Amino acid sequence: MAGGAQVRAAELREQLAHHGRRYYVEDDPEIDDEAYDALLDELRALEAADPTLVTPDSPTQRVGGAPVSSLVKVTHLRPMLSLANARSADELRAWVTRMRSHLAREGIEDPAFRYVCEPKVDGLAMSLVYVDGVLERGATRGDGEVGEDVTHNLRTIAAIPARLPDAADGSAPPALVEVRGEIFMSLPDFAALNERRAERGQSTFMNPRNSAAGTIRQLDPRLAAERPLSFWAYGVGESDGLAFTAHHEALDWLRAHGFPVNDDIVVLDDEDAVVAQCQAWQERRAGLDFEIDGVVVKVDDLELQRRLGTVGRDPRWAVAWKFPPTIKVTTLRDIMWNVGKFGDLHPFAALEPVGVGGVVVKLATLHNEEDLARKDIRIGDEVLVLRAGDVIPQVLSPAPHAVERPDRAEPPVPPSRCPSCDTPTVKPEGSVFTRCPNRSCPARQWQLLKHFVSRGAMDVDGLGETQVGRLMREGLVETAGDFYRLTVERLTALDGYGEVSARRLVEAIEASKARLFARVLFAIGLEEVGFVTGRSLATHLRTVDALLAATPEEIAAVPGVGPIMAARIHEQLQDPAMRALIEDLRGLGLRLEEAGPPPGEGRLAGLTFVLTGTLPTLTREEATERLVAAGAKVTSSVSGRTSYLAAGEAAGQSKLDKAERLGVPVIDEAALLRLVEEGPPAAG
Ligand SMILES: NC(=O)c1ccc[n+]([C@@H]2O[C@H](COP(=O)([O-])OP(=O)(O)OC[C@H]3O[C@@H](n4cnc5c(N)ncnc54)[C@H](O)[C@@H]3O)[C@@H](O)[C@H]2O)c1
Ligand SMILES: [Zn+2]
Repeated sequence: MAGGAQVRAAELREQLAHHGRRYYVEDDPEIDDEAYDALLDELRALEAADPTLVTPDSPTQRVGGAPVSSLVKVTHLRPMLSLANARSADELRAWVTRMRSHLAREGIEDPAFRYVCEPKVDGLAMSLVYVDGVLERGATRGDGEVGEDVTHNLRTIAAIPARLPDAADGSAPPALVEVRGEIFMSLPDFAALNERRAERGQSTFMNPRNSAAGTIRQLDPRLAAERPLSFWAYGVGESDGLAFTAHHEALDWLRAHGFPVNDDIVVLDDEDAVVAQCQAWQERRAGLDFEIDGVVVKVDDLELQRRLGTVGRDPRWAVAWKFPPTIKVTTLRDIMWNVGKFGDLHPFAALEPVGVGGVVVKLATLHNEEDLARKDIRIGDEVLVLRAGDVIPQVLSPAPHAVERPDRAEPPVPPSRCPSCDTPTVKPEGSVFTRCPNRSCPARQWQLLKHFVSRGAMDVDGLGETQVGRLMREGLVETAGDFYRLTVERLTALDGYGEVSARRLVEAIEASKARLFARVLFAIGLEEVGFVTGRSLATHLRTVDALLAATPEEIAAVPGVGPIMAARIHEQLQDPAMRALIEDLRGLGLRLEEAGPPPGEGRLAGLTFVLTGTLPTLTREEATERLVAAGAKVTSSVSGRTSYLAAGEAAGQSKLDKAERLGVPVIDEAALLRLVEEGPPAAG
């Protein structure tokens, strides 16, 4: 029996050594982290059951891998460790219990823990040694004892000070200080880098961590300089002349000396608050432009840290609360094509089902055919799938080894016939999309109609894509005007509509007649006319008749509309079907004239607003419409030109911070409505 465990343990050590080398040394893993962690957990369990199985070189006892590159090796001033994991509130509490019993054995009863919660940025750990305030050397973690000198590359990173400033009190920097933190690559930079690599036929990186690691360990600093890396500081290691009593003091010192320290790091008093904080970070994760794979929870008191010490490769005084991964590897089974509002064909991926970020993903977007070609994604490839928050899952790129496979399929080509109506497709010059040219293509019609009633457009409650499809199939709706000709009698003749639901729908459609002109312009489905352009056309041209009579030059004079856009808009407005649709909607009583004041007039003329969070009664579109109707401008980011930031529930912290810094007044919905009604308070 013990023999079996021994064989299995040896097997696991060998596999883990192989994958550890691919991950830590070659920056090119073959399996994802979950698979690796499963092997490691299995080995841990075997070793726990029979401690004689533990070998000194077991991956449960050591971090990373011994460096083998031609970079100069450096011995760390003190070891760089790993972190134990917690995957639930129970595991976090178990960690606290372990600390308490360890300290009890040391004679410390009932210690009062305070915890520092820090985002666990998914990059790689760095040790920066400053001598007399000058960056002398930066090194990777390596095997924890010996790392690699990457100073030449660190000098290309703007976030890392080359020289420490004197402190505010004028005192000189310490003779020696070792700063620890994480080098990382932002998600947009990671996606762009993988794209470029796939385009050149090079293997791609599995995740932002690997791409940061692969970049920082280059010999040639020009390569690192080309790939934007960033840095968060999260601790002070060895030092000569600094005496902190708590970890948060070290963070304050780092901030005061020009190091980027995450602003959302907090100190908390009890475990419940820590759990809540970890969950809050998990919610926030999708909105960040860098990848975090968890939250690091550290005991704040440095004396307690010292007493707690380390076990194996992990400090006892810290734990990593791990999130489910957002990037996974799976096989691309097939590429299929959707028809868009304008006949544009959009590729999407049929995947071998894979769990990503807590849900099973089978379909993912592939954006457009240029993207597909640039990333060189092919059917049968292993691909990286990203699912972050509520965003539609997307295929990022082929997995690291996919592009090297000799038996890869040919690059995919867009279909020669429309998948919906079988019309031969065309690829207009200069367009990224192959198109179905058939104007009455049912798929295209469906997209246009569901866009018409969608939230940002006419916003009809109770009309989703399924209902729109149904109404089309039943022959009740062919053009947008047909929605307004639906009656309770016609609807109740269909299965599934009772008297009440039919009446509610007819009323919701009727209510949409109140939407402003700008919305109608957006809803009718003109290429190049999004929500913002619709707004701009309405404000400046005022009526649909003026728009229909405008020359391309006149349209191009509208702010935000370029000459090429203007020509496209003009051309579509000459189309008899579009003219017929507009006349139909006019006859039905939709608003085709601007209600707000001309530009530069109105109570709030000259004022610029930014909205953030959820207001108690108004939707964002409604609030925008009220403001614009009073002559104000609404923009999306806070700047020196912002007059007011209107904030509701769950307002964006960075917007609030920026407003505070710039002295922009923050108002609530009531104050916003008062401004709309009464105008700004008289000056002086
Ligand atoms: N896919 C594979 O083949 C493979 C192979 C080996 C390891 N791995 C993965 O690597 C991970 C284990 O690696 P590890 O030993 O680096 O441990 P870890 O990533 O779980 O935790 C330690 C690291 O966290 C980082 N960190 C980020 N923010 C921090 C903060 N605020 N304070 C302190 N540290 C912070 C540091 O880089 C530190 O070295 C696991 O997720 C494992 O799945 C995967
Ligand atoms: Zn078609």
